[in-house]
Amino acid sequence: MIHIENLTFGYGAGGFRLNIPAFTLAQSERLAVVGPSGSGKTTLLNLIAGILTPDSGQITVADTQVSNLGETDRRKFRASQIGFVFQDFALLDYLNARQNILYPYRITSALKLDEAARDRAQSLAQACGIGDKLDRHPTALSQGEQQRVAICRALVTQPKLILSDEATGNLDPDSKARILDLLFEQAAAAGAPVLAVTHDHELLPRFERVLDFAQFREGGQP
Ligand SMILES: Nc1ncnc2c1ncn2[C@@H]1O[C@H](COP(=O)(O)OP(=O)(O)OP(=O)(O)O)[C@@H](O)[C@H]1O
Repeated sequence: MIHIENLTFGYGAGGFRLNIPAFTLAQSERLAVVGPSGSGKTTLLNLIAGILTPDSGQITVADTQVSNLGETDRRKFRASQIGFVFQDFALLDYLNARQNILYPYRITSALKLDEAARDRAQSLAQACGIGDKLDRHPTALSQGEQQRVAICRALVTQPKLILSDEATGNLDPDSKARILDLLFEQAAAAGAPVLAVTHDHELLPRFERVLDFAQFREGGQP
């Protein structure tokens, strides 16, 4: 599903550099990515989602060579194919929770906002325990509630790939388990793999594979 070859990326001269000779994520696989703070985990997710572009190498997601897409196609690809739970949630304060969840439908014509999408938004919100808070704006929600909105937004499009950056970081242990169940359930229904960055070591047994990211620092040993 994801294939990476000879990927290099750097944040400008002298900045952090990432070097990934080879990486593969299989269809329907559930992979946890762990590693020290600052080792480049978020950077990798941003490269896979086409938010950042590599300096060299190839990133392929399903049949799309993400690294070759122009700006508009990358945005379309991201909105229609990828469910991304951002570490800082990336919610828009001027939209209420329902509008935030349905935001992907505003930004690309590749997705059609129909009754089924609205129903999915409602039932995901219900499953996440925020079904009665959909008219509130992010500033009137707790951190944990904002995180749930971000999770619903990532799942509402039935994405082909789920990228999650500390998706359960602000939740209590029971909620973490429930939200992870939901993430896996939705991924299984769509046949989508999950690539989840996490510092929650107690969640690791729930994943099929755990990748320690420290090895990908440039000069690191594979
Ligand atoms: N926009 C940017 N410009 C320059 N350097 C950056 C930028 N974003 C991140 N970095 C640097 O790149 C390195 C990797 O950052 P990244 O956020 O990918 O790490 P991470 O493993 O996800 O960390 P954490 O676990 O703390 O979220 C860090 O040293 C960070 O300071």
